[in-house]
Amino acid sequence: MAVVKTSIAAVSYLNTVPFIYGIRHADKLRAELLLAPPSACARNFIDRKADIALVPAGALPLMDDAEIVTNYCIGAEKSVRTVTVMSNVPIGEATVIHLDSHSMTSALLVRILAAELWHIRPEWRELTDYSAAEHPAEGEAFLFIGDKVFGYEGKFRYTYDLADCWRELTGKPFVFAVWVARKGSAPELIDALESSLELGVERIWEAIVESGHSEKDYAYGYLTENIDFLFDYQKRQALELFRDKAKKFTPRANPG
Ligand SMILES: C=C(O[C@@H]1C=C(C(=O)O)C=C[C@H]1O)C(=O)O
Repeated sequence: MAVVKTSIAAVSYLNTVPFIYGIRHADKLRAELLLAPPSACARNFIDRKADIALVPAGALPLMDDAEIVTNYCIGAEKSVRTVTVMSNVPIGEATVIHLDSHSMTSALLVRILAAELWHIRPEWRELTDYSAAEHPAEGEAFLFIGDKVFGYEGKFRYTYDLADCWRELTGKPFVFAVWVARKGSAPELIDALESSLELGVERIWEAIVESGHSEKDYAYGYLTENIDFLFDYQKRQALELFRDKAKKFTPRANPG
């Protein structure tokens, strides 16, 4: 059997554990894995350090030579849990929103929600030093993404789950990240990737065990009830709607 070699950039969060498992156990793929926060995954693809990448949907306008591949994504049909805005005032009273610098999709999503759902015009600040969230001033809100959200749960009076907010606005699921390859990549490479991701999504429990996660039931609940990996027709439509609404706002040109 022919084995395809490649380098793959993927997100270093719990939600990517099934994909990583599938790639590591694939029989037709040998991949060097570059694991990093979402904005750095986009950077690794743009800088050609990776041929394939799991990238934030919000980074797609920065990637002329990328095409979306596979039937898998990081999405949510219900609450996502790990993409939240937290504050000590109701969101309608927020005057400043700090944007997690690891995010490219949710940093755009929160701007859409501010304009179309919450009807607020806060000051936007980039959040790189997370100690700023330790003693927030009245009116300050924070976008947090990924595993760090688990550590902030219960620390603020108000938590807004952005997949819930998007569903309230549009009635649709949400797509946070998609798999991309360079346009014109070999079909054997894409086929090998597709079957490795399928393998991972079918073996979520084994993937958690192999990852060494200390709270396995908790991780399993999150990966099966919050994260939705299938990039189906409804999610493709939701992604189109997001990309259309996000056109009014520019993604950060220098991710990572
Ligand atoms: C669901 C999540 O989605 C992530 C959010 C991203 C973003 O905001 O740019 C990008 C990739 C996703 O892995 C999460 O952070 O937990």
